[in-house]
Amino acid sequence: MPEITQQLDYAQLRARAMESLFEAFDSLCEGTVVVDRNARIVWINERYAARFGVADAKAAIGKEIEEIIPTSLMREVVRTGRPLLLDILDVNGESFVVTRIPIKDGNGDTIGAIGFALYDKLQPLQPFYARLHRLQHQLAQTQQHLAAERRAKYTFTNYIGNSPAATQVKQQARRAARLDTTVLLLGETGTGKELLAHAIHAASTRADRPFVGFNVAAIPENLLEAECFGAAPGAYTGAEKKARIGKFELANGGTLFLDEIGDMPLALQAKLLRVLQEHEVEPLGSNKVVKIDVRVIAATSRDLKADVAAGRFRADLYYRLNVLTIHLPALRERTEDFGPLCDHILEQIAARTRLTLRELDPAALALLKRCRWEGNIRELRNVLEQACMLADGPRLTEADIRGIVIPSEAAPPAETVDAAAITSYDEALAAFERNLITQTLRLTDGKVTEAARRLGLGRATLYKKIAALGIASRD
Ligand SMILES: Nc1ncnc2c1ncn2[C@@H]1O[C@H](COP(=O)(O)OP(=O)(O)OP(=O)(O)O)[C@@H](O)[C@H]1O
Repeated sequence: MPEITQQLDYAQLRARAMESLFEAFDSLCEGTVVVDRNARIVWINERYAARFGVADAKAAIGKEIEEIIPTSLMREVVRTGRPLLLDILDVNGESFVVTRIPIKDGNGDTIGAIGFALYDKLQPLQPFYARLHRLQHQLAQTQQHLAAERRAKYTFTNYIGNSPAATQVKQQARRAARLDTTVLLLGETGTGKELLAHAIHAASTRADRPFVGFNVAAIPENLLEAECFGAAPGAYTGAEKKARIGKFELANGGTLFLDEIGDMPLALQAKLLRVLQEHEVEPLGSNKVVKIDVRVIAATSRDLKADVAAGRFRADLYYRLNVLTIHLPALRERTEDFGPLCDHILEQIAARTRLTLRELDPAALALLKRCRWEGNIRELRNVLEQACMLADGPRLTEADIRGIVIPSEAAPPAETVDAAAITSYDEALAAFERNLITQTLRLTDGKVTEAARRLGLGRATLYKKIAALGIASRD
């Protein structure tokens, strides 16, 4: 009966294969453990038990698996009846590749599970481990970097100025930090709205949660909704395959700083209002609603009231935002702060560039005070930076400052103004601005971003001026 003999041989061979497999794994592996259907240990080898601080493996028998191996997933294998073929188990700082297989009875019911932990020293796995560790390290670094990015960068001590106007701003901002309401910061470009938003967050009860900021004017209109509220995978043309987490969700628990809120399109204003009222967002293209707990600090350099009157900004959103409003004074409204501000900025420049710390001559300071500073403190910083780069001596003189184009000196030299041809102050100002911006754009090869940096203006502000003055630009 050769067929029966063959069947017997095959059955024996299969049984032997199982035993060999088990023996091979057992001898190759750092650990083997067998559990019953209740995830209680039936058997564990001595080496593995020792790894978990159990001197005598027999003492582990009958114990729940997690008592010996706290992060074990054997219970899941017993519960689902499905193997976990490859996994990584971290044991006291070492990583093992582990395999867990269910044990079935003759009816196919799961009656236990067996797990093997491969040697960490297994040579062929070294490249895999090295790669894993490298990726883990990179991930940890990225997470650290992200957490740092989402921390407030400024506190109230960074807001320099003791003039009555500056003191009032700090008082109001401190009150805003204590309350958990929406805050609206109004002020010209470069007056410190973003700085103050950071400081309010840092002094609030949300300080250890994320601070997320973004500039509404800097994001193309078609991407703004996804940027704010998130998007489901493939929710819009050109969308990434992965889901996009919106800024509201990223800021959950913390503060969201919406810069240039006045530039938000009307359709999105309606959605923002709903989010502020209902404390939930619905990512684009998803039917799911996400609960959020975010304090919003909005800012704008526009005249929001005028925008409401002109129908460019929703009145209901304006009232919703206008709960606690802080007006930041322009630099020219607090000339007494010039001295401390210049000292502070010069110290920062010296620290960053490692150039010697410069002082300002009184005449240089007087000249700076006479300027219009439409770009406010940002513009002042740019002028001082350029002066530090170009000047030789330890003190910045009036001539050093004059050596730099001061973009908005209050009284332009008389010979450049053709008074007879000018009909109004506004017209003269527009002519001056057009001339200045055109010249700067010429210097920057038509690049608006670079020109904005040189002039100490926000990019959005410069774009608006370019459009209003009818100047040609490249980007
Ligand atoms: N009171 C201040 N003390 C010290 N530095 C300040 C102060 N206000 C503003 N700055 C500095 O001026 C620069 C511009 O400030 P910030 O970006 O906060 O202005 P902004 O009003 O948000 O401008 P924009 O409207 O263009 O976004 C930053 O470098 C900031 O650190």
